[in-house]
Amino acid sequence: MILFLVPVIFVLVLLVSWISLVRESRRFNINGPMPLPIIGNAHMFMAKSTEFLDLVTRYSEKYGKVFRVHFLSVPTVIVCDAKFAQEIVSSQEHISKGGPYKLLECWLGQGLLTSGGQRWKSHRRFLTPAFHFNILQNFLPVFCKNQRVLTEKLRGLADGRPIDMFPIVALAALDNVTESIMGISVDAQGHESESAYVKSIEEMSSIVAMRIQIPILGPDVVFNLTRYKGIQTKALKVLHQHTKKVIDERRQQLKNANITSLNASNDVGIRNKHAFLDLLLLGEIDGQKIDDESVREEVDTFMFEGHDTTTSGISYALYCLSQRRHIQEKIYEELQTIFGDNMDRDPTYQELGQMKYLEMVLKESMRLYPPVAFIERRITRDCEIGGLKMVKDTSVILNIYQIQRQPDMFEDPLEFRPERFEESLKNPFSFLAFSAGPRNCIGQKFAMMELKITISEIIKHFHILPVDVTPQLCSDLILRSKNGVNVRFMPRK
Ligand code: HEM
Repeated sequence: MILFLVPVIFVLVLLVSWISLVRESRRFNINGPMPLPIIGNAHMFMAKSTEFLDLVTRYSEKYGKVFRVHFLSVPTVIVCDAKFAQEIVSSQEHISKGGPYKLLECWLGQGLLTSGGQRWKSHRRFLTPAFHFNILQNFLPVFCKNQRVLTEKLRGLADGRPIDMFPIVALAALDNVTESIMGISVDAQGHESESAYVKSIEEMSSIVAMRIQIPILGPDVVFNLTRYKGIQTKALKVLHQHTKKVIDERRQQLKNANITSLNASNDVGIRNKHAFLDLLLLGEIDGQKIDDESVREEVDTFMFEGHDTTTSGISYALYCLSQRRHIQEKIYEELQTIFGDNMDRDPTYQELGQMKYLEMVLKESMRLYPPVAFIERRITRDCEIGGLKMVKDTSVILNIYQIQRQPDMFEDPLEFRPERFEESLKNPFSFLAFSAGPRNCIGQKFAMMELKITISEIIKHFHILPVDVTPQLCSDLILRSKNGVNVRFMPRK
């Protein structure tokens, strides 16, 4: 009897699940493949991480620029249409984050990237002044100092050998973010051991990306049974220890300087220069001191977002430039007009603003290689967006990588043409490297400053030569490459 009942129950479960998924998919007026029982369309996304971007591109060609799938029971809409993306990112309503960001909470908690609702609003308002240009200006000497270390390191490697830029740039970027907004010097470039932190970020990123892509690994009960749980626990320990060290050190510095509140500080230097972490340690949100756990979560968030994204942006910009000698020369000429015959001196903040051509080059490389290739929003009620019906709890994934490569928005989209940024774009939401709207990147100006300093200083000193290895792109939270982002250097003189 039991032998008979088990298969019958199994078939019934499959049938009920299938009917419910099909019925739900029909509540959308959005094209998409038929879901299978239980798994929905999850099987369609089982691929190596290096194949994922191409796979999603093929599906949008087949089902449309906005298409619907189910990851298990979660209805998901994948978007590579700028107009639809505009509706999402510029909305004051659709600011909630969904499942993929939940997987980051064991690391980043309720930091600015992962939180939503009132908590996100008050933290965003509180932290925004820390990225005012008055404060950013103070970071310039820090970036230039760390860049000199990077330049010297590259000089030792500039004999034409291939170099994977990602790990080298990551340490410089880590120094930049820690020394500027945290006010602490870790000298990651001088201590290769800091790469334990960088390596743990890479491990966490690839585990989270895998859990997003293979949704059966999403729930903790399943994930905890896999060997990845152990790797994650170890990585989290390294990450949290590192941020704790940074916070403790800055707290001690403030104590030694007898600074107990923001207003009491008459040391304008300290207050302005280290505004972000000092704000968190000394400031109040809605009349309340910020508890230690919340400080830790924001520090973890900004350490990660503040260095991994810029590492990707710088590495891929160098890769793009390595293929195009004439563009390097145009940047060099622009730098000559700014610096005259004293190319060895550091730029001023105003001079960074004059690097217009370099700015277009950076935008163009981030158009083709956006450091953040996908972002997500969760829809919190049944509604219509841009004429398309959305069901409550739909996960909307904006495929920034593909949005920025649409031929109707960018002529010859795969060609590297910085001049396309001379004129306004057909739709400003077709360039979303920093996202847009209320949840755009809070560190955009910081990032552009760092990118400009790094690339301009490298161009001043080196020719960047190509390596005959195409990066195998993978979007493990940040756009990375499984075979490195390789270039070669030769000194200019
Ligand atoms: C080239 C460099 C960068 C790129 C391309 C980039 C891109 C982005 C994107 C696309 C988002 C939206 C994420 C989402 O909606 O899920 C974002 C958010 C964010 N970024 Fe950046 N970012 C960069 C650098 C930075 C830097 C340097 C910092 C900090 C120092 C930073 C801090 C953040 C934070 C905290 C958020 C969350 C903002 C919020 O939700 O209110 N980013 N970034």
